[in-house]
Amino acid sequence: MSSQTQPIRRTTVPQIRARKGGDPIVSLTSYHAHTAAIVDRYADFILVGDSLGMVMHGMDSTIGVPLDLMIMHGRAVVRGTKKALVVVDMPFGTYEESPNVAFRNAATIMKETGCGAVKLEGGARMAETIHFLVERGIPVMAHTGLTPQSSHVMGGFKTQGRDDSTWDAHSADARAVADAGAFAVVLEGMVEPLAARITQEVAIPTIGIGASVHCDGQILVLEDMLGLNPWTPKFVKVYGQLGPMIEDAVSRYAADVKSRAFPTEDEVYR
Ligand SMILES: Nc1nc(=O)c2c([nH]1)NC[C@@H]1CN(c3ccc(C(=O)N[C@@H](CCC(=O)O)C(=O)O)cc3)CN21
Ligand SMILES: CC(C)C(=O)C(=O)O
Ligand SMILES: [Mg+2]
Repeated sequence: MSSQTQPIRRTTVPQIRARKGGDPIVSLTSYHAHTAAIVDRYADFILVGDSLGMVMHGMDSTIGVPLDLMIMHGRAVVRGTKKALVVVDMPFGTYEESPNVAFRNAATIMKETGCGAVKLEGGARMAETIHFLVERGIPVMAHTGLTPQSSHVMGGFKTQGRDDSTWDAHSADARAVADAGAFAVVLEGMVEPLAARITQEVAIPTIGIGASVHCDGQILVLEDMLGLNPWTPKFVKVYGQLGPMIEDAVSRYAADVKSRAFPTEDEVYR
């Protein structure tokens, strides 16, 4: 036996699935190697979300995010991490058309990033595709409730289930993706009793974002909880104030450059 430390194996898809009803699953998004390395020490899985279009690239929705951008950021996060399962969002337009198209694009994401699973939005309408992918070796995390890629149909980023006549349809969507073989389902932006009902009804872990404490796990967009997003929705708890910290550092640097207080003896080559 070598005395070298064995490489730490990443959290697996079956391990996440087995957490149903157990210890809450911890997750955050990450799009960037250095922040992902920090998140990796605490998260069970890391999502390279298509929210990166809005957070990293200033888009006003996720609809314009191209596949190659997901692949670039997916690679960065896989390189920066060793422990967490890395899940990459399939962007709008790369999976809805048919199971074949979805398989081709999901396989490209997995081959080019080294991620362990993909995530796609939609309930019952995506069940056939989820089954097709899982049978062919691609683990799928589903995403129902507020599905941002459908925001033009929904009329914006609207909290779902305020009208309880919609609950049966939302519940049927979550059950359909679970039955199709998804290993977990993100429940986004829905009223608490609906998230609680779905979590009770489905056999796979529910991962909440704006979906109450009753889910089997939670996810937030990293930059939101770090205080880097000026417009955080109600469901975000801000755990750090990186915006003001960055502003302070940048303003002191600018003042030092102007006053020639930087660089000093310490930063110069002789
Ligand atoms: N930075 C970031 N964080 C996210 O959580 C996130 C993204 N980007 N991009 C993709 C989607 C969009 N998301 C959003 C965006 C806005 C609201 C929002 O403004 N919600 C209203 C509630 C409106 C209602 O109740 O109908 C709020 O006041 O919180 C919610 C989810 C969640 N996702
Ligand atoms: C908000 C999470 C669930 C997501 O899909 C994203 O970050 O794109
Ligand atoms: Mg997303």
